[in-house]
Amino acid sequence: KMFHWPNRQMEMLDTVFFEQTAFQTPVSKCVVRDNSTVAAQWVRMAFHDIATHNIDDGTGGMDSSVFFELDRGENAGLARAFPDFLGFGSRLISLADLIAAGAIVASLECNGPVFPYRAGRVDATGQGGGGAPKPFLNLTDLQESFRRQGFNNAEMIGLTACGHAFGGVTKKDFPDVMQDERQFQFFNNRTTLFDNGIVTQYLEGTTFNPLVVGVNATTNSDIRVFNSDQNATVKGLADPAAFTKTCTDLFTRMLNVVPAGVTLTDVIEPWDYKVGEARISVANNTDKLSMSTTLRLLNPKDNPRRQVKLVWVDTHGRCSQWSGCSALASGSTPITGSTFFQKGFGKTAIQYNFNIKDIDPSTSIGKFWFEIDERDGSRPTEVKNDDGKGYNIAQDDVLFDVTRSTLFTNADGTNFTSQIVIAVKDNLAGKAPINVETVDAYTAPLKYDVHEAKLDTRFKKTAGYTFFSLTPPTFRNAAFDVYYGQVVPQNLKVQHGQVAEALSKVQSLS
Ligand code: HEM
Repeated sequence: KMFHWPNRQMEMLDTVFFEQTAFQTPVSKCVVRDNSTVAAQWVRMAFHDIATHNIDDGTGGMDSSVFFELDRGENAGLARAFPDFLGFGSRLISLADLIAAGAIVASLECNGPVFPYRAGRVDATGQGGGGAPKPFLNLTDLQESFRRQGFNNAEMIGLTACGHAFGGVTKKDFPDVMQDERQFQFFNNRTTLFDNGIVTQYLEGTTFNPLVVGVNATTNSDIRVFNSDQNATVKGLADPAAFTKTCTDLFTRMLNVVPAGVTLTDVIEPWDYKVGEARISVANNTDKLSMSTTLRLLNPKDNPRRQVKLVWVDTHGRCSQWSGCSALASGSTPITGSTFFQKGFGKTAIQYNFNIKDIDPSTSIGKFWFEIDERDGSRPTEVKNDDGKGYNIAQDDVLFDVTRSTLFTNADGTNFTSQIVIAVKDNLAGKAPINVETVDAYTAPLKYDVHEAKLDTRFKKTAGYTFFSLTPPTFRNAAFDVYYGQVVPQNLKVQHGQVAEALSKVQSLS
């Protein structure tokens, strides 16, 4: 599987999903929280977000509007999981994409199936209509609620059984449902891990599900749902394989219910070769450029003899460097971050790091590719873009200067302030403003701000570049976009940056 490089969105989604652990940590190992599991809270969050969908007019769906609807009765308790989704969003990954990703990792961490993941959901800026069904609804109203969301009667049964494979009922949230001493009751009384106990215990008559055997029959919605076709559908789900398949199909559909007009990306799966951002920087003391990038190999054989080489040519398609135009990887790191590689896909990965130095700025770098030599007698493999050509450097006019940028951690060690430095070719410097769009990802909707980077003469002109810098005032997140001139989101941006890239130079603000 290849992708067309560069594609910052796909690259970022892959990173969050497969390489990082930060977003996935709270749900790890199906951990218990607030009596229930984090996984259950995340799965319910996803359902309650899509439940605003109206198939008749195409409005609502997975759009993170649930974050504006936390005060609604049917959403009681969901506020506890809201903070889990803060701090990760950007132009590349919406809050709604995170809610969908959350449901998938939740299932995986509870030993459930992996649902295919597409991204591209667009965040709402306010409440949606409709909403998740309430437990006191009669059967006709429950059916109408699911019809409006795009699901027929059998799908209503399947989706409810699959959803209620996770978690349970909290008295504090639904006192009408829990009219006894218990503060909390799991739907499945044998395991918090994913299985079809919700169905088999119901059929055997051993269930404690408060929506089946609650003393208040009015709120026993699960029994109304399960019994709506005389248990025909749930009997089919008593077979574990059928249950898993139904849950996979219905959750996949559910997560992809989006408002009309929203287009989702391809399914995100680990790429055979993942090429990172090619970061060109201006050297500190010489009139030269350097370039760093990475190559990730999927399922590599364990071979300590393997050599991975980056080969490049200048903007004229030649090698004018006396020392040659190739370099071996400066090091490699196994990717062990998320459970997706190993548990979800049964794969492993290694990332090779490259750092090319002493590039002449007048001819710069035009494109590059890789050669993998296992040194076992087989021919080296050439890794090029999906079109069989090299990886083209789009521009070197405006660069996020990783070398000169700095991240300062505050004395308490929590917040940070960053100084973002932008290198601009001398002939372009001062002709148009250098604008940097930052995101505050700790709020819904995500809040974007534009700041102009100002000429910074503390950095002396080098290699034909002039330096601009800014320290965003309320900058709590890691992602930003650099524009030469006017800011047109998703459009004319020149560079996408991550403050984390400057992390190696953390300094303390005492
Ligand atoms: C017939 C429609 C449904 C009704 C009336 C209903 C109602 C409820 C109620 C009252 C709770 C207890 C929440 C709390 O105490 O905080 C609950 C929990 C839950 N529901 Fe549903 N639900 C329905 C369908 C679904 C569906 C389709 C899904 C997902 C696909 C789902 C996922 C969940 C999950 C995961 C929990 C556990 C939350 C936790 O433990 O924190 N529900 N549901």
